[in-house]
Order: sequence, then C-alpha cells, then structure tokens
Amino acid sequence: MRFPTLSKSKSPLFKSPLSYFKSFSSSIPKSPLPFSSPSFRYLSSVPSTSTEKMSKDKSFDRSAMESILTKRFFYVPSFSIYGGVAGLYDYGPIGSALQQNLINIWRQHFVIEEDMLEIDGAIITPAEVLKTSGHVDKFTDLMSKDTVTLEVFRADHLVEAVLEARLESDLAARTAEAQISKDSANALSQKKQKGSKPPVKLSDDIVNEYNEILAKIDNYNKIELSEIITKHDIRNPATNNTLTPPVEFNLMFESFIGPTGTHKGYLRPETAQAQFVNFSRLLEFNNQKMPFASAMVGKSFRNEISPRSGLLRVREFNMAEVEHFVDPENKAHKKFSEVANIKVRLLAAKTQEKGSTELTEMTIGDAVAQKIIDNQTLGYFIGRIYLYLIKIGIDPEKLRFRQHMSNEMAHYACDCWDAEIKSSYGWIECVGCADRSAFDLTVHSKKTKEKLVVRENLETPLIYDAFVCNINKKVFGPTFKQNAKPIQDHLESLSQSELESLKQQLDSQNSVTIQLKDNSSYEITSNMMTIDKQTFKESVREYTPNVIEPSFGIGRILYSLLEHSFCVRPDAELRAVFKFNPVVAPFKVLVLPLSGHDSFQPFLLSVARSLRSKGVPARVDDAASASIGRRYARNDELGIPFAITVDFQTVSENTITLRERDSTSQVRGPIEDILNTCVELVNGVSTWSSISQKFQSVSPSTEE
Ligand SMILES: Nc1ncnc2c1ncn2[C@@H]1O[C@H](COP(=O)(O)OP(=O)(O)OP(=O)(O)O)[C@@H](O)[C@H]1O
Repeated sequence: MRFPTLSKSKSPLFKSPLSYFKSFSSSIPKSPLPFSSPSFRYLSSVPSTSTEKMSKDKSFDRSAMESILTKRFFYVPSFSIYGGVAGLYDYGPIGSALQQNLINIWRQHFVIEEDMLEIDGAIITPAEVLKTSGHVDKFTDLMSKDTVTLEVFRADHLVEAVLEARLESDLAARTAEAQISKDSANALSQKKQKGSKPPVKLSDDIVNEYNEILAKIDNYNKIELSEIITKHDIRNPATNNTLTPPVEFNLMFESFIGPTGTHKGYLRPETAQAQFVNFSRLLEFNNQKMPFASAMVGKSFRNEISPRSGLLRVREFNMAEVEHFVDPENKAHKKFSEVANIKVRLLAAKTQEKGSTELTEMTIGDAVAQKIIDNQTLGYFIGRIYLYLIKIGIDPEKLRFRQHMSNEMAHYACDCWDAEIKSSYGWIECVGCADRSAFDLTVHSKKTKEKLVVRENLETPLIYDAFVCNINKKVFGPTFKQNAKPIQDHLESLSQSELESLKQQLDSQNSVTIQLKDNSSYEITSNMMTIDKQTFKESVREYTPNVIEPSFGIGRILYSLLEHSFCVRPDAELRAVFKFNPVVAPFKVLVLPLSGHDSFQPFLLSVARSLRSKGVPARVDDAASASIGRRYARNDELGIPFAITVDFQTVSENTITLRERDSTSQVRGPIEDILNTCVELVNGVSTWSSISQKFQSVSPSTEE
C-alpha cells in the first residue's frame, strides 16, 4: 500500500507488456478510445506463459467487451472531443449506475451491517496535514525517462512489462522449437513469413532470474530497480533508447488555498486522513466505546506517472475506506467466528520472497491461528472483503489475497494484504487491507498537540511503584538557566532502569553527569534533585488505538466485475451479454412491447410506473422499428437481468411474460403477480428456478 520505506508501493497492476511497444504519452492519449488500440487486441492472441505472475486471462476477448462499453456509453475518456487527457474518465448512465450500486452495496455491507460511522471530509487538504502524514515526502512512485525522447515511465511497471515480453517471446521460441522437432513443420519460418519479430529464446538461468524479479517486483527500492534496469538492459521498447535511473515522483496534485499563494494544499490522495483528524469527535460520538470504525466514500486524486489500462490506473477515482480503531493490546474481533471458516486463496510474503507465486488455500481461522494473517481483526476484514466481492459478482476463482513483502510494506504497518482480482490485465490490487498500527494518530497528535487517545476507566485501579525525579527548582533553575528546560526534558524522558542507575550514582556520589542528545553534558548534584520511588494509582488507562484499514478502489472493482460478467452467446451472431447479478445491475427490468401496436402503450407505462414505485429501476424499450429479438439483444448488452413483454394476451387477459436474461427462458402470469415476483427476484428473495415453477412456462420468441 502507501509508503513503503523508500517509495509508494508498486502493485503488479499493469500486466500488458506488449502495450509498452506502443509509445505512451503521460498526458494526452493517442486515441480517444485507448482500449481499442491494436496492441490490446493483439494481446488476446499472445500465447500464455507458465508463470502465475504473468497469468492474464488470454482467452478473454477484451476488445469485444470494450467496443460494447464505448458503444453503450458505460464510460469514455473525459474531454475526448478535445483529444482527451490520460487517466480521466466520464461514466455514462450505465457506468455511473453500476458504480453507484457498488457503493450502495458497500455501504450496506460495511457501514450499516458493521455499524460504522460514515463521514464526508474535505477534498482539498492543507499541506501541513499531508506533511505530517508522510505524503509530502513519501507518496511517490519511481519514474524513468527515455534518455532521448524524454517519454516518462513508471520504472517498476516498465521493468515488469519488458521482462514479461521477453519471457513471452522465450515461450513462443520454445513452443516453435518443440513443434519443429515434433513434426518438422517449419513453424519458426512460418512465423517469420507473417512478418512478426522472431521469438527469442533465453537461457534457463535467465528465465529463472526474470521470474524471480517478477515475483519480487513490488519489493525493490530505487537503487535495486536501477541495478536491474542496467543489468538487464531495460530500454524503452518503442524506441530502444536507454533510460534514466529511476527517481521519485510525488503523486499528489498541488494547489493553493485562497488568493495569497501562501497557503499550500493538495487534492487528497486518499480519504483516510479526514477520518484520523476527526478521531476524537468520532470517539465522542461513539460514547467513548472501543473498538469502532469510521468510513468514508469519495473521490481521491493521484497524478499517476503513466495512467493506462482504462479504469485500472487513473488520476481521479472513487475510494471507499474504513478505519477500524482497535486496542493495540487486544486485536480479537467479536464476530471473527462468522468469517473463520471462509476459505481464501493466500499468497504469503514468505512465498513471494522465495520467488514463487504459489497460492495456499486455507480458512481465515487457520491463517490467523498460524499467524500467517497477523490478527483476528485483520482476518475479519479480509473475510468481509471476500464476502463483499463475491456478493457483487466477482468470480471467487479469480480472487486472491496477496501479503505485502517486507520492503513493500509501509514502515509503520505490521501486516498488509491486498485483495487482487484477476482479469485480462493479470492480477490487480483492488482492495488494500492494512494494519496501520498507531502511526497516523500518533503523528497528527504530536504535530497538533491534540490528544488523539482513548481513555478507559479501569475496573481495578492499577497500583505500581516508579522512580521519579524531584527537582529543587530554587537551585536547579539558577544553576542551569536557559538549559534548565532541556535538561529537565531529558530527565523526564529516561526509562525506569535509567532512572534507577542514576539514583544509585546520585545516592553514592552525591552528583551525576548527564549527557543530552546534542552531546552537551551537565553535572547534577543531590541538592538540585533527588530520585525517589513513589507509589502510583491509576484508574484510567490511556492509549493510542491501532488502525485496521480496508481501502477499496471502486473503479478497479467495477472494471474487474465487467470482465467477470461479460460473455458472448454461442449463437450465430455472437451477441454480447453482461451477466450482472440483479443486485448490481443498473436496470433490473426491461419493459418492452411485442410490437408498435397502440393498445400496448398504456400497459407499458403502468408496468414501468408500478416497478419504479416499488423501487425497481426499469427501462422501457418501445422502439417499434427494431424486432423483439434485436431489442432483447441490445438490452442484454446493458446487463438487464429480467424483461417483461407486453403482447396481445396482455390486452385480452391482463397477463405479461417475464424473461430471464441468462437462460432466455420465459414464464407468463397475471401482471400484479409478475411485478411482485420481479421485486422478489431483484431483492434476492427468490431465484429464477424457484419462481419458474409458480408460473406457466412459455417458449421464447422465435427471434431469440
Ligand atoms: N491510480 C489508481 N487508479 C484507480 N484505482 C486506484 C489507483 N490507485 C489506487 N487505487 C485503488 O485504491 C486502493 C487503495 O489505494 P492504495 O494506496 O492501497 O493503492 P496503491 O497500493 O497505491 O495501488 P498501486 O500500487 O496499484 O498504485 C487500491 O487497492 C486501488 O483499488
């Protein structure tokens, strides 16, 4: 996640090596529709490789899906009539409804079911806040430039892309070689005839080395990455020019608050800080009860070095973040048993550090018991994240939790897991889940002198003895004058064992010499100070809570869901369908007439009105010029799960048909019964198989 020791984390997001062979601009996309670029289309035909790190879903036809996304205005590059700006997207009606549904389900699943305190903090953040949180100094990615064209690259992504491309080429060479020796067919020369670059075979040692680098790509610091670039001669694939050594680039958008130009601010890069600075108010609102969680949903801004891969790496995106405040001495979770038996696929740090990406499938309960996941609260949220992603329709086979490696982990974090979802771009971090320890509250408290702590009444008061310095101010002050304060501060910072040893010296020698941090030393005599053992009684325990933070990128989840929901009907026309489950589908029910006959209109209007009044978003498609089959097909592209058709039987008998998108099967029943059934289906109270027995089944339209 954020702030590893030297740079911001580098998740294995961008997994399309061949797209690097196309020149990328960091600001203006070459085409307003970058996802239909030839390199992306080519990608789907690249042979697959053996390494899990590189395992993209090659069978998936991304260009087919992307053409529907654009045609049906799910989302498009922003300002495209001006040429567009990389990393900015506008969501159309379907995209924004889908996004809103993901957020609504998130709110239900986290804020409501977990009784969290949701807030809505400011986007523009004073520089001081982000300086304190560490963002001003450390929220960076590593950037390299083409030494001739000055084109910029995110260094780790470029290394990854180039090595993956070399491994793919190696695999192609090995495959061709095997083919030649098998049937003497000259596969290699056939490839050459097609004009493609001949694949290059690598030595086994190099293949192993590349695989190890790829497994650890998130773990390298600036120097290590620079060494890899030099050692493996990584260049700009588009120009073959060499690269500059990587340097840190801060990802925050900088601005000024007010007209004076003196008050620096930034667009927030995450929503978390607003929750930390409001900690005391949140605790107060929660009647001082711990543990508790706050939550926030909203836009965050990151000036990504080279945004690409559509919604996966953008410069402005919706985040949904939870900050769960917990006692550092007790990270047990009272609802842990509810997730303990969920089986998840884990990629532990130790496995990656050995250069492997092998997944271990185990229950969350076992992972916490074996300390693979640090504590119950972290495990609980990993379980809740899993359930949320499955609920919205993410394929569980394409979901894993990857633990951060030591260098990758923020310096303050004690454990961090990313929920990664597999798509045609490879494994993509979509949710980060970190134990941020007490870092944020501690630094903000130190800076502002505002106590961001929990004060807990102890049932049994704590009685203990401790050494304390009793200073005789009448002698101490005049002796040390302006140095009195730093000396006193130093004495107060000493541990009990240090005080005990000072006491022994002072008691035996009547004086003691102390040394401050600036190496200045002072002699203190027993008439200035005594060190005494005193008995203390504490009825209140004061502590800074630790924070467990699940942090969701809504755009990345949305894109992954699109890929997991997209399919093509195996018919002659290969019609595209988004199989959204009813909870996320932007429109739940399509209402359409069999034909343009006038008698259907009043039924259409009343059916649509009735559904909408029941809270079911309905879309009417009454364009009589298109056949019924054509209209089913174009609304399947929008992922509408159910369709109601008004026909002549509706007019004569007051019945309608209900069609289910995935099976295309249909039933007929009285209007009111079908409408009530729609509500049950949409709310997940009934399933299609359970309701289809209640109604008369009808054969689908011949145009289906
Ligand atoms: N540029 C981006 N575009 C879209 N979503 C993003 C972007 N950066 C982060 N996110 C989302 O926000 C979530 C939390 O942010 P976090 O700071 O953990 O990401 P990150 O580790 O910086 O991601 P990466 O290493 O991929 O840049 C991520 O899991 C991801 O879903």
